[in-house]
Amino acid sequence: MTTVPDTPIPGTPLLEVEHLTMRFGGLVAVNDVSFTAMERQITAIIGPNGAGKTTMFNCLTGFYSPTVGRLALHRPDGIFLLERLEAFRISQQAGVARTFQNIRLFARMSVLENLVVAQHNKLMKASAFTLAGLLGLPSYRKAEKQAVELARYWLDKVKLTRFADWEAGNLPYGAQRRLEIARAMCTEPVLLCLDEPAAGLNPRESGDLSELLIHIRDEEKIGVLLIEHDMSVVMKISDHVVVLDYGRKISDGTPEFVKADPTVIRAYLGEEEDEELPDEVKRDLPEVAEREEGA
Ligand SMILES: Nc1ncnc2c1ncn2[C@@H]1O[C@H](COP(=O)(O)OP(=O)(O)OP(=O)(O)O)[C@@H](O)[C@H]1O
Repeated sequence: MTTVPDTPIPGTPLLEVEHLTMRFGGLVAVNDVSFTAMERQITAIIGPNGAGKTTMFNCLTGFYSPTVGRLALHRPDGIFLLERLEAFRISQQAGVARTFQNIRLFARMSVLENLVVAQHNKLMKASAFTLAGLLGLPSYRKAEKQAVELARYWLDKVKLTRFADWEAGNLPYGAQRRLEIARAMCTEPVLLCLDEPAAGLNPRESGDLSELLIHIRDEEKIGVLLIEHDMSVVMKISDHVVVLDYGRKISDGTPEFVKADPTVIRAYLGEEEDEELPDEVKRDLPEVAEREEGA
């Protein structure tokens, strides 16, 4: 099988994934995957079910310790090797925030409280681990005020200001998804990892989500790593797309490159569907090209 050439993605590296491999016993969920996500870009990780996308996120965010691989996060204050850090250090010190496939809000807390609690780490530091907080010292009061301001800023960005006092669990589904992203942004990350943020959204909500992610990239200047099955969202907003199949990277490039890559088309349609492919696509499939060369 021919290797798919990468299309060069210009930019400054934010996250370098090098030879990442994750095994579960005999199963290789992620197999020698390398790619670079750039600063201030949206990088989408796509692939059929079971391709290894979530496993890769779990390695990046410290939920799994990779079997092999180097995960280098470039920050202004130096390079953080994520594979060597525990999960809480990856979120609190390296500045990698994530959301999950299944919503994980504090359902009984208010919408605003969810965003303030996300800044717990900052507030704990300001409170000198409770003392200044208990005494109500000015340093703590100032930090608390700033935390509420940041929460309100993100409430506005995700269009939830009028729901600030609602219990988070009572929000409509699409709004809960946006709140999760706001909560991740309240931790002031350098890299935002989103696991299927468009899942279950209607077209209007998907449109709002796309707008929000473009804002995060262009105005907040934060790099986004996105796992997503909704190709209309991926192709519209991504700068760079990495395709996994059976744990391996099979394509890597601009959305236009990946969309036209026969190996990607094959991975999505499956072997048995080749007959259904248009002749011009079938001609480009590596096996067909090799057969024709040999004939
Ligand atoms: N903790 C685990 N133990 C054993 N196998 C696992 C574990 N987590 C994932 N896997 C396996 O690794 C493979 C990749 O799964 P993963 O969830 O990463 O795929 P995915 O691309 O995110 O799929 P989907 O799009 O369906 O969410 C699958 O075969 C899955 O069953």
